[in-house]
Amino acid sequence: METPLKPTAASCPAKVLVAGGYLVLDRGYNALVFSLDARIHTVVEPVQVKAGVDISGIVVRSPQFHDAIWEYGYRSQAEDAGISVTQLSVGHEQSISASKNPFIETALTYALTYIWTLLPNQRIASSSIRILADQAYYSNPGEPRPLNNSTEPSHFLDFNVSLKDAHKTGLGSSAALVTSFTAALLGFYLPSEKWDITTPNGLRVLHNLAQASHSHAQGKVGSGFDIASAVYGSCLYTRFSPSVLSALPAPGTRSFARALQHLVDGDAWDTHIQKAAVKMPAALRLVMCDVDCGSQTPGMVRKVLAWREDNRSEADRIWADLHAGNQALAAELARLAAEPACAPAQYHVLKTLIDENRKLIRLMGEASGVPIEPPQQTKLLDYCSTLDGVVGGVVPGAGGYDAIVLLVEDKEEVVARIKESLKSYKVEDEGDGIKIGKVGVIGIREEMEGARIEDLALYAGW
Ligand SMILES: Nc1ncnc2c1ncn2[C@@H]1O[C@H](COP(=O)(O)OP(=O)(O)O)[C@@H](O)[C@H]1O
Ligand SMILES: C[C@@](O)(CCOP(=O)(O)OP(=O)(O)O)CC(=O)O
Repeated sequence: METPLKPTAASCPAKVLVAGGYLVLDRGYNALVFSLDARIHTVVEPVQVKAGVDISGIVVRSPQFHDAIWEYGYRSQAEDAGISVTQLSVGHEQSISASKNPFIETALTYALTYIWTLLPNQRIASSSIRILADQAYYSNPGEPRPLNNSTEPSHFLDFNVSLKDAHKTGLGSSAALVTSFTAALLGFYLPSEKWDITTPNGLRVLHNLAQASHSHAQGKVGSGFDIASAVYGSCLYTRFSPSVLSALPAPGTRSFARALQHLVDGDAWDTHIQKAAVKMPAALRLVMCDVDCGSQTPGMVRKVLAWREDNRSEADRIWADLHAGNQALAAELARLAAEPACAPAQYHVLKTLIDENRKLIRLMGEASGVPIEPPQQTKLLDYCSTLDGVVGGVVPGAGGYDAIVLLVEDKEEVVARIKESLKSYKVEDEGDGIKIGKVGVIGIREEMEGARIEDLALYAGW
């Protein structure tokens, strides 16, 4: 007799790309990525079925948001095409098309197909799935939900809006979602001899499967640094060759299942994760500031890559200098982390490296016509860098108008000073028609750990 499936939960961290934006899209370069201590959790549980009733479906809920419920039917397809997943009507007002969640649907299709290839003669049991996210991913203020029979409110908050009305802070919600969702499904359906998150091979399988499904749902843009940090935590990340994924047949087409299993278990991946190369000195921390004004990463990426294509020698020169600066920054952080104690006088190398890198980023922005560190952000970063306890800061990831990340002394009074100073920070119009809005500090800091299994008690009340 099959052993009953046990409820399983997994979580993955948010990300910030501190150095190596754009360069990391090319395997010749890498990125310094820090994970952040805000997580997205997924809980998978068996469905209680009454004797004699045989339903087969998976219900996914994101209970912190209004109407965030997706119900799926699934079946195996002929010609080794894998498990196909169909969204069912959930019997309430919203239409299916309005409620589609491509990240969930794709992660489910890929994970169930992979699981089915490892357990070919077993029926995939119905399950019920909950997704819970930490506050920092959204700027909508969440409200505590009191626990039944207890005075302790849950750690997770009620956002009181629909997902489409939620304001993302840009911390990589879809990557943390897809990775924790995939990890929880693998942990729920597979016995530990087939998949174990605590082993290097378990992490490798999770990484490969989550990269494949996230890339498919996202339309194959992006270097995959966000999935790598969701799995491995803070690291120096070198991407996989795009050709690794391009040979995979589409889900539901002939041989998708075998091709996916070979891809996930095989050694085609040339991703390079260096965890030991990334450290945060004990006396320092990251602070993320949300700028109330958005930027569109895909458009910026297209323009920078087109500039590089058309101006190869200029671009190669800037990228070589920036790459050297990025490696030096990671090395200096690691060097300081190994010192028994650090004093502010020791941060002058870090300050210089940050300043030099910012100059090169502005040069790349001017040459490509992309506002990577636009004047509004230059002023904001320069202002923050004058505050006591701030070593320096950069525009993370693709840059633009939506966030900055600061490297600061890890003292409460330093963070309090940044918050206070930013309250009265005056934003001037730079004449480009874009005025950045309020700048707020996000309650978040770096963390080293990636995906992990969680205790179910965390989700009481949800
Ligand atoms: N808590 C959640 N529950 C379900 N889906 C979510 C949740 N948070 C994010 N998502 C999914 O991820 C998408 C946002 O992904 P993306 O645009 O990549 O944002 P980010 O910049 O945070 O990664 C949403 O449209 C939704 O499909
Ligand atoms: C340009 C990039 O190298 C970095 C983008 O980093 P962001 O953190 O800005 O990304 P999004 O969360 O997708 O908006 C593109 C990439 O590597 O995927």
